[in-house]
Amino acid sequence: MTKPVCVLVGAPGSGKTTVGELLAGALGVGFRDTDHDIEAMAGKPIPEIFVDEGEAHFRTLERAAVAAALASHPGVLALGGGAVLAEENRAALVGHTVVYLSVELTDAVKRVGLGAGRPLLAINPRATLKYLLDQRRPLYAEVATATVVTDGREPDDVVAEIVALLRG
Ligand SMILES: Nc1ncnc2c1ncn2[C@@H]1O[C@H](COP(=O)(O)OP(=O)(O)OP(=O)(O)O)[C@@H](O)[C@H]1O
Ligand SMILES: O=C(O)C1=C[C@@H](O)[C@@H](O)[C@H](O)C1
Ligand SMILES: [Mg+2]
Repeated sequence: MTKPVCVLVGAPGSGKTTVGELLAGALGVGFRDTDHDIEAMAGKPIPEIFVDEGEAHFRTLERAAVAAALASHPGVLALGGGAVLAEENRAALVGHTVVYLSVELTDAVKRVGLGAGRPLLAINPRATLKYLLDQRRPLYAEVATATVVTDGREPDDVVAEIVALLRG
């Protein structure tokens, strides 16, 4: 089985996509993001999946995308912010190198703004992010083999810490 060199988890705005692309470049490996895989599978953007079929259907596609990517992607893999909600996904992460990009409310709100492209944050992003962070912190921590704090830091600085972590 081919394992990702690093799986990134964290809340919306933690930088999984931004840091993941830079990290893959620094390591000279490919980058994959389950949010993009789901959009390719569904043939439409995530907000449209939420509108047309609902969140439960999105989560079903997400479980399939996570399982497929963990089994086949050798590079850097970013998971969607809510992937850790499913017990099946948390179990699938056991044995992988999983970096939790942590972010607290102030920076998360600044980064996601009015939540464009993020259907769960379409209404009242600050209150919703607070709820999501409180609900998910323990789940991100449960699956993580390392935690990297991103608050007040530039993506390049976060990437450098992860590269050092991976090189042991
Ligand atoms: N460490 C950082 N410092 C400042 N801005 C950042 C940092 N990381 C990401 N950003 C910015 O925050 C925004 C959100 O980042 P990004 O899309 O990478 O988050 P994400 O974790 O992939 O979110 P989602 O779960 O919604 O996919 C982007 O505009 C990005 O440029
Ligand atoms: O936090 C979440 O539940 C989500 C985060 C995004 O990455 C997408 O997976 C989707 O918008 C749901
Ligand atoms: Mg992303």
